[in-house]
Amino acid sequence: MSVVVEGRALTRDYLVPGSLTRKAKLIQAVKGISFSVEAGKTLAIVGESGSGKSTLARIVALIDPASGGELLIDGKPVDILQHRPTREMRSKVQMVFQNPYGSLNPRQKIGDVLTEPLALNTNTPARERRERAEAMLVKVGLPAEVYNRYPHMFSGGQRQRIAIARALMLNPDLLVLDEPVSALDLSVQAQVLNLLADLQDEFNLAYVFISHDLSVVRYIADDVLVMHKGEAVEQGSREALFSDPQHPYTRSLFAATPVTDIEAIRARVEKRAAMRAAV
Ligand SMILES: Nc1ncnc2c1ncn2[C@@H]1O[C@H](COP(=O)(O)OP(=O)(O)OP(=O)(O)O)[C@@H](O)[C@H]1O
Repeated sequence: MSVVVEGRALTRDYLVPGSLTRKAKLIQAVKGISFSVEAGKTLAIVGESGSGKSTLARIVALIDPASGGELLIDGKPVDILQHRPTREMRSKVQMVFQNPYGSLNPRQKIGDVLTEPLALNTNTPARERRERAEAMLVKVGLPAEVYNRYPHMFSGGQRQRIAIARALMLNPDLLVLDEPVSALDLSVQAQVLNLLADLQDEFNLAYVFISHDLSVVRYIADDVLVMHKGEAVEQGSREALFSDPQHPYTRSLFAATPVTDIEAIRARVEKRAAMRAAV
């Protein structure tokens, strides 16, 4: 198996400027996190609000710089400290955000949303751009005709499908998904998670999947990294973590998750495992 992304001792500090009455404050949002994700696998990053998940996600997605550490994509180091990733690196890593309402430009037709990354980053002719966009819409479960429509005409789940389609247009190796289903209804969450699982299998994608929801993590993750106050307090395989959590913080996270959610998701986990085993 090939390692798609590796983080080594990543850190990120924020300096919050002081005022006349308050001293400047250094916030260590990410404190020396290391991980790796292979092709076709999912690393879930869990932790409560403020633990540093989004900060780490934005570094890995090459959106924000790191203060220290190293990031390797497909074995090649990325300049994350000066924040000068090459165009090639950028096209290998794409991000999907939590809010499918906010992440699509309301004035842009779906076709333009999808073809834009190709127009900006490749020499693909216009006709082929359209063909590829229509094929990708079908892959994410939407009819090709939506090409000429606008985002407001779609439900939350459909918009998230469009955002996923856009993220896949440059054939990335890695998707960084920051709470991609938490704004959706439960039944729609399951559909989008199934879609992500299918796309991962089809394109052999690596996922870094940020979530505060352990039932979602149990469904999607191969490995889990638990963040608390910027640190990785526990990391390992999903099986090990769910069957025998070691750190008190992980145990307290589990205790706060409703059992019903976990039970509801267990059946889907088993179904997916059976489907994977059958391939
Ligand atoms: N731009 C910024 N400037 C200063 N501090 C920041 C900035 N962004 C994040 N922080 C701080 O860094 C810490 C980690 O925040 P982060 O958003 O990464 O956590 P999170 O686990 O993703 O939380 P949430 O789930 O609420 O998004 C918090 O203390 C936050 O206040």
